[in-house]
Parts: sequence; C-alpha cells; structure tokens
Amino acid sequence: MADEIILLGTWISIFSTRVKIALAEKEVDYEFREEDLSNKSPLLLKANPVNKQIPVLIHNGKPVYESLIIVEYIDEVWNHKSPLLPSDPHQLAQARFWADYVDKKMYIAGRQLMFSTGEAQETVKNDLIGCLKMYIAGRQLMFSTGEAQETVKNDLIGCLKVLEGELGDKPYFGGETFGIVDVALIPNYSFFFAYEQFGNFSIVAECPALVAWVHRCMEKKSVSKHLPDQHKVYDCVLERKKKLEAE
Ligand SMILES: N[C@@H](CCC(=O)N[C@@H](CSO)C(=O)NCC(=O)O)C(=O)O
Repeated sequence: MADEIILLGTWISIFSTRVKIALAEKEVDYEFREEDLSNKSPLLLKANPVNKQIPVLIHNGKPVYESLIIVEYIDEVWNHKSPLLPSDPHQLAQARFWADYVDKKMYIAGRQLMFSTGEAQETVKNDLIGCLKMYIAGRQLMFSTGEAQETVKNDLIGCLKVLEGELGDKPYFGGETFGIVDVALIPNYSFFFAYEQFGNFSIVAECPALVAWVHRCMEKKSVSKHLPDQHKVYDCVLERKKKLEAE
C-alpha cells in the first residue's frame, strides 16, 4: 500500500519550505495542507500538541515536527537518492551546527519583540540582536525602524558574511552536493527582497558569493519550484507591518 504523506504548513513559512525542498529532492509525493495559524486545524493541534506549530509531516499517521528534524527524518526514510546529511560523523556534526546556526532561537523571540512593550521588549531586543542569527535579524529588520533597524541591518549583514565565510569556495554548504545546511538556509532567500526594501541595502553588494550560491540553488527544480515569490512575501510582510502599526 502506498504511503500516506501529509505536510501541514503555510505558503510563506521558511520552515515549511525546507520540508517541501527535502521531499522534492527525494521525489516523494505528498499532500500539502495550508494551515490558518489564526484558526489551527484539529489535525495540527492533535499532531503537534506541544508547540502547535507548523510544519508537521504526518507519515502513515505518525507525526514528525520541527523542520530540521523533519528533514533528517526524510533523509533517513527515503535514503534511495540525494543524501542530505553527510555520513562522516564529524561532517554530520558540522552540518547540524550550521543548520542550527541559521535559525536558533528565532521565532519565539521575534514574536515577543513584536508583541511585547517597554522593559520586556528592550530585553528581548538585546537578546535578539546578540544572537547574530540571520532569521532573527531578518525579522527585526522588517519590523523595526530607525536606530534599532540600523543595528539589526549590520547584524544581518554580519550573519550573512559569517555564512559566506563558511561557504568559502564550495559550490554548496554540503560541499560538492546540496545538503541539509543548504536546505535550512535557502528558504530565507524568499525574504531577501523584503530585507533589502525595509533595510535599504543590497545583499549582493555585501555578500556576492552568497548570492551566487543562491542562484546555484535556484537552478535546482526542488528549490525554484517551492520558494515563495519574493514580491508576494514582501507584500505580505508590508500588510503585517501596517496591521502592527495600526494596533
Ligand atoms: N523551530 C520550528 C519553527 C516553526 C515555526 O516557527 N512555525 C510557525 C510558522 S512559520 O513562522 C508557527 O507555526 N507559528 C504558529 C504559532 O507559533 O502559534 C521549526 O523549525 O519547525
């Protein structure tokens, strides 16, 4: 009997896009279900009762959550092609470090920043700025203004430069082949246009080698077919900013 594979996610989510790319790399067919996070489905609440977050991969009724864990699960279950994790233990440890580097502590702190005020917001903001992680800095860049935004823009550029340094002259973060760190990072590209518009800077001017890596990844159908359109993402972020400012 064919596997039943359901992916609960949202079109704009960096984390959902990671899973779509991993499944596409393995040529695994699945059903995607768009979640409304303001009115979560009973299936999502049942499948991920702890964090109640997307993405969740439900494989023959068994749920797997946390995007990087889902990507590892996919790599282990469908190991017939396109390995995403290195077999060498040290290279595996390094890959896990860099995948975690890309997105540690991001979303919770980012949400707190947007919805907290005064002292609490100040603490979280410094915590976030100290993180130097791309997704955190990127979210801040889009939802902050003035001084704070300038600081965050430099953090984001700093983060991109650290990643560009790690890439070096390898075609991919996985070395000669596209791997889990590439899967972890490339979905952020959907936000690059928004980062540049709100932060008024050019990523290619700051990190040309990283942008060359982006174009290399975009030549892969598993990537280009699944990355949300940058302008659609920008319009969506603009909408959210307007709603936040109106509140
Ligand atoms: N560490 C997790 C993050 C998932 C997440 O933040 N999901 C968000 C939407 S994407 O921005 C989410 O589900 N938010 C709803 C909520 O937090 O209630 C992962 O890697 O899968």
